[in-house]
Amino acid sequence: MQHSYTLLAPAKINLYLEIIGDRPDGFHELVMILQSISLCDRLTINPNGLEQFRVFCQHEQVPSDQTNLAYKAAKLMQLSFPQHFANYGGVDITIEKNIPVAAGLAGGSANAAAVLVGIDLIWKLGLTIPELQTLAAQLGSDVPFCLAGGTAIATGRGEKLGKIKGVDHLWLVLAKYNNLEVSTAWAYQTYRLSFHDTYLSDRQGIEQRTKQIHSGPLVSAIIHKESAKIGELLHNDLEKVVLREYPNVAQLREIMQRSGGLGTMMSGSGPSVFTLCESAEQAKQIQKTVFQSINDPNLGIWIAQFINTGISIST
Ligand SMILES: C[C@](O)(CO)[C@H](O)COP(=O)(O)OP(=O)(O)OC[C@H]1O[C@@H](n2ccc(N)nc2=O)[C@H](O)[C@@H]1O
Ligand SMILES: Nc1ncnc2c1ncn2[C@@H]1O[C@H](COP(=O)(O)OP(=O)(O)OP(=O)(O)O)[C@@H](O)[C@H]1O
Repeated sequence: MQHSYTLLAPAKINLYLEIIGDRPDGFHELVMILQSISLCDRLTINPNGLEQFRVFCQHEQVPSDQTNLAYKAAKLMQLSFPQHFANYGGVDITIEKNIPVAAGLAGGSANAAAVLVGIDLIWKLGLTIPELQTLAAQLGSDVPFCLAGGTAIATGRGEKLGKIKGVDHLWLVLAKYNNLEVSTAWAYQTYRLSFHDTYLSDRQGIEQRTKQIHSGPLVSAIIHKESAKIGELLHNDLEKVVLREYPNVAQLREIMQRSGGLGTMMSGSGPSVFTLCESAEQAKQIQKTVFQSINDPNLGIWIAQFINTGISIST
């Protein structure tokens, strides 16, 4: 009798996102600081005794077919370990979606990371963290971080990770218009077209460019647990294109910023916006103020906490 596993897959926010330049593979060279938060999807992975993978998800914006990132993760495992697939068979993946979709919170990436972990366990592969990370990077730039979780500096496409000792006392209010999605590819392409001349020149060489990257003070504030400074130093280059294109997201950001808290920023390619808070009480107060200021049934607001784990097994 094979076990089934229930896994928790946390969302991430970007405390820092700087676009350094474009890359020969069409992606962008980044410096990011990524943070896991307590808003989690829950995935149950069940051996199905079939020669196929199936995805079940009730959320109307999430496909259940081969385009689901969780399905792609399972397929990658089949291709990488065909003998184990032959021995153990496929799995059913049931996704309880709590992370807002297409929000810049890496929901799909977190699901893919959870499937890698679940199949590794069910097929008794015993993969090492570096082996899992290599597979994760083939699925998307955010997937390696989703696997590791916590707080990390991410470079390259976002797949090269350096863990840092993060803070675990911060809370956040997260808001998103449920009727609005932003394509990550669109955000990067538009940034490239609009701001190409601000990139640090590739000709300077990687060493020179690294000296000009500005994330240092925020890393230091995180390491020294300086909450106020963390709030002040939040940064996201993609705000320049997303807020310009979506005035209601810019307005939401403005209202959240004025409602108090340590600092406000858009996460990833948006359109979700978060405000960092010292406590759950402060987060609840800000949530209330934002709801009162924006009377729109499409506005979703969540409260979450910083956490220091990636994919974990639910007990
Ligand atoms: C916006 C962020 O979520 C911030 O953490 C990530 O940078 C995007 O991560 P992701 O969604 O896992 O990204 P991928 O699935 O790898 O790529 C989606 C699209 O974003 C663009 N992309 C992504 C990462 C990167 N470093 N440069 C890019 O230009 C590419 O056009 C790509 O087609
Ligand atoms: N398992 C999944 N969960 C959510 N969306 C998925 C999943 N698989 C495929 N998708 C599709 O991917 C698109 C992006 O969804 P996702 O929630 O991962 O975006 P995101 O949070 O902006 O990601 P990122 O922050 O990594 O750019 C959605 O439009 C959705 O239809």
